[in-house]
Amino acid sequence: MAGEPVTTPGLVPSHLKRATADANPLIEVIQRFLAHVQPGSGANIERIVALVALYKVVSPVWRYAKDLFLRSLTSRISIPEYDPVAQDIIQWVSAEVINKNPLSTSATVMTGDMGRFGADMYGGYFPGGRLQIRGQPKRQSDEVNCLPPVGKKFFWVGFRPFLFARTGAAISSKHHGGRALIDYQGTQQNSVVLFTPGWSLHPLMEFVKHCHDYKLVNRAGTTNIYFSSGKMDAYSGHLWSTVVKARRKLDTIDMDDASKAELVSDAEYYYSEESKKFFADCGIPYRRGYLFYGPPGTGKTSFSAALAGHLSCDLYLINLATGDVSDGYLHRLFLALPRKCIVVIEDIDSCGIGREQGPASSEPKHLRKSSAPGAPSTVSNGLVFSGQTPVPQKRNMVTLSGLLNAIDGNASAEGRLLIMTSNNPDILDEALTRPGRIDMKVCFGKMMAKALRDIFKRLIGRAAIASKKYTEYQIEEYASEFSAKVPPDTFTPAQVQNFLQNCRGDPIKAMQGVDAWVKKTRNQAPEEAMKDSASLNPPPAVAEVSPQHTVLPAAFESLVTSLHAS
Ligand SMILES: Nc1ncnc2c1ncn2[C@@H]1O[C@H](COP(=O)(O)OP(=O)(O)OP(=O)(O)O)[C@@H](O)[C@H]1O
Repeated sequence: MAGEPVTTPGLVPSHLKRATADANPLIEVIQRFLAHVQPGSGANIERIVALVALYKVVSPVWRYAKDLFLRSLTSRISIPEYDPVAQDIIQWVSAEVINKNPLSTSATVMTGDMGRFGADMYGGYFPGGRLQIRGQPKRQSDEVNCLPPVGKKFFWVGFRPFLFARTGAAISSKHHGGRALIDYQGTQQNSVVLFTPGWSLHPLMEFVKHCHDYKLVNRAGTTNIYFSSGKMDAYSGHLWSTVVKARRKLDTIDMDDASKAELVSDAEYYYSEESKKFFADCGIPYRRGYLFYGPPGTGKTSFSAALAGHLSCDLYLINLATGDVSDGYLHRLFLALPRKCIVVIEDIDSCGIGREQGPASSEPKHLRKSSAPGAPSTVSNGLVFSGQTPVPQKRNMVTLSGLLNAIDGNASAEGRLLIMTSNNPDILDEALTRPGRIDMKVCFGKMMAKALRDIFKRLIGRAAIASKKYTEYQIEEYASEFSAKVPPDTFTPAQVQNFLQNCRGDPIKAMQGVDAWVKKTRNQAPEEAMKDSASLNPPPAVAEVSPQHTVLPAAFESLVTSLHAS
């Protein structure tokens, strides 16, 4: 037909060649290719290019219009991600929106502890996303956790639509759903943003409360344990990392009954409405502090965890002896605490703070343990030489004034219950333990006769009775016999627990081995005795890494063990 361009298979029409020569050589290549595979498709490419150009022009306008719409017709709240409330919302969205959506097509899969840790980071429990390997007994280490990717999500609660988004420095730009929060140092923070149509904040607040209640119902029987490694988590931007553990019951802690009852009732009263009113009426800062002191392995950390479980609040652990926490970082950790929680600063004496000279270089506990007992230590070039082994020494970065400022400075959060633990309370600075900072001092001592009977009944008796081989009466008899054989006020609960655990619920084995164990263990320091029993059940090998990296698991190992011991 006249005027129609002539197309020869394999060749580009001449008018297209001119157009593309002026535009982009890449387009010409594409045109040539299209003309080759499908003669006559040359005209389509111009349409595609036009559409792409139109998209480039329209998309910023669309984004602006969408932002304008969201800002003017919706209400919005932003919550920093380190705040536990933000975690409650992420958990709800993960469990109720992402996991229940049959169209979800992607997930992050992790197994074992990493999976559980990841699950906690991403939002904890995933009723629909937790798989069990077929044919295996129900053990946590066999679990495969399917973690949903968390980004922008639209969902309905009843008849109301909500938009959930995460913003911030550590979240990829495609997940941005609003402006990021800036903290007091000007750093961009990860945050959770919620939108809903309308001008009232009420539906959003109701929704947040709903997420919090949901967590309380789903997490019954567990305790959230937060710990700080001294570094902000690179992915989440959190100051605190978290794990969820089975709640340890108070009756699994063997200690003086009167001290236990007094502590529990004091903590219960502290969180009662009556006490909150009292603090407010008297103008006293709403804070409470305990000092737990005693030899290692007497239950200071375990009791703190059990108390957190009893009060249904989260436990926050700080280990200053790692040498990774500075004054400023400690202050930020305290600022990031929720209103109701228990904070434990472990082994406060072992980081040199008690001696008033500021950033001290006393040897942290975890490094002390690696020295041979009695071997003279010399310090040279930041290395402690103990016998033949040079051990890198970490410099303590928290000063006494920095610690005091964090725990009860003007900007410090109220509502927390602070527990400091110490093996050597006599060296602590008086400023740290004065009334108002420390309201109760409780000694955790070695085992007396009643505690010995109780621990025997718990660790041997329960399993023996359950096996139906022994009666309750027989176990009572064995327990009395056991406590008569073990000298009182000589062994720590951790030492006795270690011995009884190895008897695997067999009272006869326990009675046969107890005399030899007493003889062997009574002159050993608690830490040495623990080392001995550990050699019977060596822990899994840990790769040799720098002290910063080994400290985290070691520092929280006792807590994990103590929670499992229930
Ligand atoms: N009073 C106790 N009752 C029951 N178990 C205990 C008690 N004390 C210690 N244990 C057991 O000993 C182990 C170590 O306990 P825990 O870490 O609480 O001691 P600690 O006093 O905090 O020690 P450290 O001073 O070294 O931090 C845990 O497994 C725990 O179950």
